[in-house]
Amino acid sequence: AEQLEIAQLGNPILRQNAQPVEDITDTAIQQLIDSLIATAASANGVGIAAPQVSQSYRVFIVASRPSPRYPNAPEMVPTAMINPKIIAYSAERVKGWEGCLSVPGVRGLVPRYQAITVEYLDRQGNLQRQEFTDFVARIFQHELDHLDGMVFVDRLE
Ligand SMILES: O=C(CSC(=O)[C@H](Cc1ccccc1)CC(F)(F)F)c1ccccc1
Ligand SMILES: [Zn+2]
Repeated sequence: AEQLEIAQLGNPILRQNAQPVEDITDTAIQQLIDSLIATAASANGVGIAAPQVSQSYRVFIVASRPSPRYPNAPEMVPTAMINPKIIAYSAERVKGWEGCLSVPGVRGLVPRYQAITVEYLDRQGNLQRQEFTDFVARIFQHELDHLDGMVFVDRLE
């Protein structure tokens, strides 16, 4: 799949509220998912959201993998999450380092819920309900922000 150009902070597309995906079987959506996976892999990211490639749809990829900063992070198959939402979250929030492919060269400490219960449609259209904790929960919240026009620098303490 093709690697797409990543919108940088300042591009208004990053500040829009993305639209829900109506038809998951639409080949344009399936191709977008493949391009998002390829773009995140080539940019060495652990996630990416459709608005970052100028497609204002409610879909993102979570692709956790261990890194020097998160050595205990699970190795995940890059997972497409369509029309995602958080349905429950822990009381406690934890600060952790984040970066963003749309804000190169910047790292910051961001408070995120330590545990979340989420619902999303997978790329086959099956409803998934899962609990995420720690770094995967962090990535999910970071990507969900992108669907709501938020960028992690908006949340720096
Ligand atoms: O791999 C990155 C590069 S930034 C990245 O992968 C973003 C995802 C992300 C990184 C760190 C915490 C939460 C989300 C991708 C974005 F911007 F498209 F969403 C990384 C940065 C800081 C800590 C651990 C890993
Ligand atoms: Zn980001």
